[in-house]
Amino acid sequence: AAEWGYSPTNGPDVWARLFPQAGGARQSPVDICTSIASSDSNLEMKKLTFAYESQSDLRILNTGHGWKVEAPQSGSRLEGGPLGEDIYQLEQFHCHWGETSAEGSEHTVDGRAYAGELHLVHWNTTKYQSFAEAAQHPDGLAVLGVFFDVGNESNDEIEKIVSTLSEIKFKGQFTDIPDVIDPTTFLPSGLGYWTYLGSLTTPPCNECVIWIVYKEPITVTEEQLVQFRCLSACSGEAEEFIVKNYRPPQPLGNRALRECNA
Ligand SMILES: CCCCCNS(=O)(=O)c1cc(S(N)(=O)=O)ccc1C(=O)O
Ligand SMILES: [Zn+2]
Repeated sequence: AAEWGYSPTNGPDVWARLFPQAGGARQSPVDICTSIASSDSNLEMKKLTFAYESQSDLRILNTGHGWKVEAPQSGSRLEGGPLGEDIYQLEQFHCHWGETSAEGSEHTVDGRAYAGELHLVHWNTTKYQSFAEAAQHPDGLAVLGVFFDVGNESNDEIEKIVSTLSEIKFKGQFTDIPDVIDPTTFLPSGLGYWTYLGSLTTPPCNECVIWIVYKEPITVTEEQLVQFRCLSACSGEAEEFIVKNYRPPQPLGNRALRECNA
């Protein structure tokens, strides 16, 4: 099958032809309409807690759709909040961006896009035996989304990623990040978030994700985003830069959108 991507001929508008789930009723991302977010004043949601390890020599690869850091962390735990009694474990993190900083995030807030969005992908180790199995179930995955704002201070943790991108210019290339990475440093200081039931935002678009999107963005520099856009979507000499890799918002339908002002 023709490789999916983000161009008019293989992008989000035609994914449902090849990947039926992409046309489902609980797709992601969505536009977060803040006026309909129901706050859980009755605290039916417990506090969301996370614990990550610092790791060095994590493998980063060019997937052809962006960069992805493989970070399976048996010692990590994400639990509480909308996750019920289950414990979720970090599997990988990656990012979405646009060709200019006026766009790039997948979720939007009252119609506003951010310059990019970081996703920390976790899977339900309480109920499932593997990541691939978890991705087949409605409560299999939990993804933390963090928006990028462009500012003057470069983000040191993102800089550790950026510094490896010249080694993975082409699709399929990978390398190890020498620096120690602590996923906690990717999270904003304010821990308020929105949450809803959705899907993977890339094919096969499985409807298996509990989304947790932080309200407060973190800051990256334009230069860091420029480096993301220098990755090539091809494996050979041909250069087709990955200048955008975000899916536009999908209908929320009758899904509940809840918020927690931690
Ligand atoms: C059906 C097997 C699962 C495929 C999805 N893998 S994933 O790591 O969850 C993922 C999530 C996402 S997203 N944007 O978090 O939904 C994007 C890419 C990938 C990926 O495959 O690299
Ligand atoms: Zn993503």
